Amino acid sequence: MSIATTMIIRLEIRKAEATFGDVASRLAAAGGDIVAIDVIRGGKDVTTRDLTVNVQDAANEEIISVLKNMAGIKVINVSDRTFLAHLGGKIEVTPKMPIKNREDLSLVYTPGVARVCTAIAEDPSKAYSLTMKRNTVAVVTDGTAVLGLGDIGPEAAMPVMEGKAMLFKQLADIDAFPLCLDTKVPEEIIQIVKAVAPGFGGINLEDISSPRCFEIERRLSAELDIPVFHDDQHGTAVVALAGLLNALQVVDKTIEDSRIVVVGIGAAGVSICRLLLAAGAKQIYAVDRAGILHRNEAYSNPEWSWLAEATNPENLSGGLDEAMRGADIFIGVSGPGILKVEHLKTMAPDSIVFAMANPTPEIEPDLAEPYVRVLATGRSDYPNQINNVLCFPGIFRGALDCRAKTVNLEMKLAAAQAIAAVVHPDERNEQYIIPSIFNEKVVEQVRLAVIRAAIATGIARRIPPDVS
Ligand SMILES: NC(=O)c1ccc[n+]([C@@H]2O[C@H](COP(=O)([O-])OP(=O)(O)OC[C@H]3O[C@@H](n4cnc5c(N)ncnc54)[C@H](O)[C@@H]3O)[C@@H](O)[C@H]2O)c1
Ligand SMILES: O=C(O)C[C@H](O)C(=O)O
Ligand SMILES: [Mg+2]
Repeated sequence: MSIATTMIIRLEIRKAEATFGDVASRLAAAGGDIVAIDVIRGGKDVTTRDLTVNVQDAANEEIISVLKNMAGIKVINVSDRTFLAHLGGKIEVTPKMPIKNREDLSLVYTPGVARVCTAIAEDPSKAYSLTMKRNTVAVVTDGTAVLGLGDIGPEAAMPVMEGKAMLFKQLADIDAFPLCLDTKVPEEIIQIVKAVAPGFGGINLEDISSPRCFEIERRLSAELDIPVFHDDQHGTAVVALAGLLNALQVVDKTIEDSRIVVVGIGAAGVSICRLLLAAGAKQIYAVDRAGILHRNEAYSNPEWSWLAEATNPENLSGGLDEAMRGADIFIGVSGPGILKVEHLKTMAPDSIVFAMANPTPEIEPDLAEPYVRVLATGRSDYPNQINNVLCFPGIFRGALDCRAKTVNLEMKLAAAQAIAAVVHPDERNEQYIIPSIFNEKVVEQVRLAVIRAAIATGIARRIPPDVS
């Protein structure tokens, strides 16, 4: 699918060698439509202009190479709407009240603030009522598994973490801060997060590669009294289960009787397998680069050893080809392009394919569509977007509101059922198994389900007034 984009191209035109008319006609021939021109500098010999050009996605590079090859033209900078949206970052901190005079100053700052500090020193639980703690989540990454881009480092991870913070705020009114750490040592990450935890009501771990992420989350959950939730593990698993519950209804199959292949047994894959088992799945085949996890192999990753026992009832060995034969369901959280049409042809009738790798799925949706009954990806430009954004805002809203100590299995299962239930049975079909992230019911329904499950399992420390 090609998407129209707008590019802003800053050009120097050497008047003796080229005219603006030359530029416009070459751009038009390459598929670019100039919609605005701004003169930045109008010299005698050289002019500098910003051209705003509408272009089909695929033609971006062609447009630039056409310009670069023109005599008398120098391309200074190329930007597009996506880059412009990131200029200076995407979030900021805003005071809740203005400080207009000395009286305001002495209320919010010294001396007034000192009394509030003393009150919290005497009773630290007052941090929940007198500071931003109760509504604030740290989005913590070390930049080692950013989307499907891999280990791109903490600076490069910032745009994703800022994006998560925007979603937390817009969807659940939670204030979230990106904390991108310049260490990959699990013990250091654990100690840093513990040290900053007093200012936060919850910790969202993000894009930390496996298997390090399992130990980091396990230790932090055990050692902190606020919820610690690795989004790529559990957010993904919850949303995948939600989509699957509805997809199974559409194709009239059950989770117990379905043969399910999960590929990419990293952060997301391990949690998906665990949650599907908890939801009743009996025939899961977990596939990573080493092939199908099975019981004749000793794995150094304890999660893999556990899964080798809990999945693969026939103790199959082999790779993706073997796993896919006769499969009802494929769930990919691995990397781009690993699934081929040949694999789809060997699946059982009425197959379900969730190709969830971001930003490039395991198979191009256009290629897969003719061979599968229900298709979903992690992307927003195709139907059925299975993305953890459907989960983490509501999970944290619920956990913060009931001051849950942790996010347990019951809360995750309840969240998955709540997301699935937003799609009414009458509306459910192949193209609509999962609600849109803009469906306002999602966060509220997930919140309520999570709070009720937290209360039922005894980990809520507060019952919100609207929950009976
Ligand atoms: N749609 C969503 O909501 C969502 C959520 C989380 C992750 N993801 C995507 O899932 C992917 C994995 O994320 P993660 O956080 O679990 O990363 P991760 O690094 O923890 O795990 C990735 C796993 O995939 C395996 N893998 C990679 N290429 C493979 C191949 N060719 N065959 C078999 N296994 C392969 C790796 O060995 C690794 O175990 C990424 O593309 C990410 O963007 C999507
Ligand atoms: O960030 C996303 O869009 C989903 C997920 O967290 C991912 O890492 O791909
Ligand atoms: Mg992620």
